[in-house]
Amino acid sequence: MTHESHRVQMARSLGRLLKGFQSLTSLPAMRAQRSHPSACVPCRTTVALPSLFSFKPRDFSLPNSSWSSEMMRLYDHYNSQCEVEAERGETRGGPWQRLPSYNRSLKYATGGVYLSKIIQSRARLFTRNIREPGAAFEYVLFVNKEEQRCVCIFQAGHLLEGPPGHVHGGAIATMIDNVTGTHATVLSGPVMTANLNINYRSPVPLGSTVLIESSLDTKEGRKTFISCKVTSTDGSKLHTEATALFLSINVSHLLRGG
Ligand SMILES: CCCCC/C=C\C/C=C\C/C=C\C/C=C\CCCC(=O)SCCNC(=O)CCNC(=O)[C@H](O)C(C)(C)COP(=O)(O)OP(=O)(O)OC[C@H]1O[C@@H](n2cnc3c(N)ncnc32)[C@H](O)[C@@H]1OP(=O)(O)O
Repeated sequence: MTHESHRVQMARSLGRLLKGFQSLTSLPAMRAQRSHPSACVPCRTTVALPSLFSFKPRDFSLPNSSWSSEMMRLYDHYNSQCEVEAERGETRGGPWQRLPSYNRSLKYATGGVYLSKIIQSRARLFTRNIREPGAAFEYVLFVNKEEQRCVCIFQAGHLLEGPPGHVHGGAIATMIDNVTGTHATVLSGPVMTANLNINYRSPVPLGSTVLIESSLDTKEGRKTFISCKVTSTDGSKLHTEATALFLSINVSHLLRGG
């Protein structure tokens, strides 16, 4: 196979992958497979996997034993608004949608085995690359399409220390980029971060649970402007504020090496 045809095939697969990701938030019928008893963890609503996933990978956005009671309380709060009971035991969509989260982009895509060999078989998403539950980034994202905002419940583990007893600024920036980037992808399709401005207002205690909220400011052509803040879970303490600019890209941009 020529270099050019490799690139064409990779571009097609990346396109399919992104389409699948976007379909998670654009299709109405995305209820959990209730026939799956294993899905009966404390989550009432699960977004179905896109059809491009050939088998069921681990969804890191579901609760695990490391989650604090505050993390669970907030998870239940948003998750309970992901679907509501309607007549005759049927369910219909609520205002929020939980976004599933995997540690690999390409492995689970159609043709992914082939692709991951070419690109990097050991590649893992930065925020999902530590096996020990609770050690680093524990988080779940919910998106509210109507209000064009996103909320992330984030529990910062002991490996994220920066100043003694507090979370590293780079880890906070990573999560802000992650949340706003995911939000921009939901709103605008494939994007890359062009600009990220962060003001650190008060340190985040290590081990604590915080809220990361992202909202759309405006869309202008290829540009998606997003604002974000990190607060204590009761909203009384502002930890961090940020603004971000995302530019829509054609996935071939990535294959050209930017
Ligand atoms: C990313 C998708 C890939 C596929 C992955 C597959 C599945 C993923 C599924 C879901 C993903 C979900 C969540 C994502 C999670 C986390 C997000 C992480 C995101 C990142 O971690 S991503 C890495 C860091 N990111 C970079 O590595 C970017 C490097 N960079 C570039 O690749 C280029 O720089 C680019 C593409 C940004 C622009 O390049 P370009 O050639 O397309 O555009 P150009 O330069 O012509 O600018 C057009 C107009 O934007 C204005 N403009 C440009 N830059 C500006 C700036 N900085 N400030 C203010 N304005 C700016 C210009 O002034 C002009 O404005 P005007 O039109 O008004 O004149």
